Amino acid sequence: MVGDTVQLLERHACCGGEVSFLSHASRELGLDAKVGVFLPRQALEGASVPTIYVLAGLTCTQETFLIKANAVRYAAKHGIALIAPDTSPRGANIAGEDDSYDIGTGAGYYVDATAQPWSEHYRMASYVGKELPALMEETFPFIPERCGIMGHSMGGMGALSFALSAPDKWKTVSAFAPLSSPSRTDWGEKAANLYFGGNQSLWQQYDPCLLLKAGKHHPGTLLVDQGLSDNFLEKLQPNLLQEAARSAGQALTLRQHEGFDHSYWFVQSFIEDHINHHAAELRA
Ligand SMILES: N[C@@H](CCC(=O)N[C@@H](CS)C(=O)NCC(=O)O)C(=O)O
Repeated sequence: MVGDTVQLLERHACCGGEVSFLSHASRELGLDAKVGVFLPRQALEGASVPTIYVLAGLTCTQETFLIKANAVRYAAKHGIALIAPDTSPRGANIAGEDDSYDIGTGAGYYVDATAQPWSEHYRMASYVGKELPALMEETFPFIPERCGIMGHSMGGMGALSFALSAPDKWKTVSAFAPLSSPSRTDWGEKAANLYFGGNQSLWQQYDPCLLLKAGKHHPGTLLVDQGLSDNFLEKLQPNLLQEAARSAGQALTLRQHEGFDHSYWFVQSFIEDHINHHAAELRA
């Protein structure tokens, strides 16, 4: 399965299947990229399986979600593979790239940058949306028609954005503490100032609330969990997502939880429900 185009960095037996970390030369990013993959037992035995892409948030890597979300055991139970991309290109050598947690390395926002010097490498929308699924599907026995996507924080925004933009590809979607409307936050303004050369209107292609307003629709239900003790709540703005979904007639299950913060302790408390939400459709 893994050969010339994809190099194996690590492999670990886990929950009846295996977790591996891989490296490959990315055409879209123009750099080597790393990705974490959980293959359930069924895939190791040669069966074709559904997949869920898991997108992490600011400062995270291809390891974070797989290590901290406790998702693997539930994916194993349902015979579903997990694919965990990195959160940005690494080593683009752009001045300031490593200076702050919310821009550059670890902060790709799952968008395609349009402004120099970012536009050459910061192409996470095309990478996660197109290049990576094609590569994964030619490398592993994955069923291309049975893909779901979920994410946390910046990755929750990415999951909603990908699924609303390409519902034919992403059959199921869920998010933990997603950044609901980046165009209305200082995080999004800062990212657009650099990645889009200040053209804030380019958020229309990615901002989940703006996509809903523009008529994008997902045939499934968006499952979203949010902790009410989340220190980023003012930026995440689940109320805006709720309003946008209601106005657009988009099915949304938004669950808000007293006492939970932004961390993976929150994510792992509800991950089973999310995997079940995806499995119900992907295994049908
Ligand atoms: N001040 C934090 C902000 C970043 C943050 O909270 N990132 C979230 C996603 S937006 C996260 O999951 N961090 C990694 C972790 O909790 O392991 C830091 O620099 O680590």
